[in-house]
Amino acid sequence: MSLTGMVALVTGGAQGIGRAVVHALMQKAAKVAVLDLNPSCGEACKAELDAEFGEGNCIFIPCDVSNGDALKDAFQKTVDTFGRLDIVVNNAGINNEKDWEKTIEVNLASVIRGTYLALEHMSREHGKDGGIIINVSSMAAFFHSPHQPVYTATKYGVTGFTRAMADASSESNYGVRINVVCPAFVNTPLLRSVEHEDNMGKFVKFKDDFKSRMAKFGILEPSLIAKGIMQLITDTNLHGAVMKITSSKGIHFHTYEPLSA
Ligand SMILES: NC(=O)C1=CN([C@@H]2O[C@H](COP(=O)(O)OP(=O)(O)OC[C@H]3O[C@@H](n4cnc5c(N)ncnc54)[C@H](O)[C@@H]3O)[C@@H](O)[C@H]2O)C=CC1
Ligand SMILES: CCCCCC(=O)/C=C/[C@H]1[C@H](O)CC(=O)[C@@H]1CCCCCCC(=O)O
Repeated sequence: MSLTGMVALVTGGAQGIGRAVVHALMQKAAKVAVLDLNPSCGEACKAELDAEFGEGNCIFIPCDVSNGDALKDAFQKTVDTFGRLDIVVNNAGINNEKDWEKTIEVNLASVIRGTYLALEHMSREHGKDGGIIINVSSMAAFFHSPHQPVYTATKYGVTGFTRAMADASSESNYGVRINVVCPAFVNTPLLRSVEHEDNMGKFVKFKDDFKSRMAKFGILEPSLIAKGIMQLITDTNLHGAVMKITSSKGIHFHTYEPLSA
């Protein structure tokens, strides 16, 4: 499926999983706004994408997603630049148990803010044509560990919020499909943060347990997560889906017990 003429916005798109998603979107001919806190990574990312796909197909917007005004402005700049918005991937995330309030701000509050901003620019309730929102959670929303309690809480929150918003979209006829992806360990700089006391604080003492889980469960490549996210974007049957991506089962979906009568 081509995404020609469609416009995507990816938060945390300058490296890691977000960078892989941006590349996959542009391979399908979408135009992409890359939002990221890291200006050097963002500029380098844009230069590489311009070289591969030609200029005019992506923009880099320096943006701290935890700054509500900055995120709102970045969404507006995307629409002002490309004329529309069709796909939003709320991907930016951190792993900091010392500054746990910041972790909640980036991993959860900013995903909520990004979802609401996406609806302002895509939902039929705002006179728009519809679209797709993908929020990035984690397998930490299914398997907790003593190593990252607040990170775990944020990912449980992202999953629950996304499922609830998918129901709200269906019942309100927003015309927006909303899905969540839950990867296991992925080979990115974020994963390497688990070694550092600056990130983990007093929970760094559990790092050996965490590393044993990484050895046991395996480490995925960002390109596989991008493949899963592209499936959530292009398969119009997927709405309210909870996609899990693990070494043992690859790309698969979580099913929940229905509410008993
Ligand atoms: N790496 C892993 O093992 C897993 C990662 N995830 C999730 O995937 C998402 C992406 O993580 P990775 O690619 O691994 O991390 P990463 O650290 O490699 O990339 C994250 C990107 O987000 C940017 N970013 C961080 N804070 C930001 C902010 N406040 N505003 C704007 N941009 C910001 C960073 O500059 C970076 O470019 C996160 O939500 C993470 O929780 C989920 C499961 C596993
Ligand atoms: C801190 C950087 C990113 C953390 C990546 C992540 O999401 C970790 C999740 C682990 C959680 O903290 C405790 C776990 O055991 C989670 C990994 C679970 C993987 C299960 C795979 C099961 C299978 O392969 O069948």
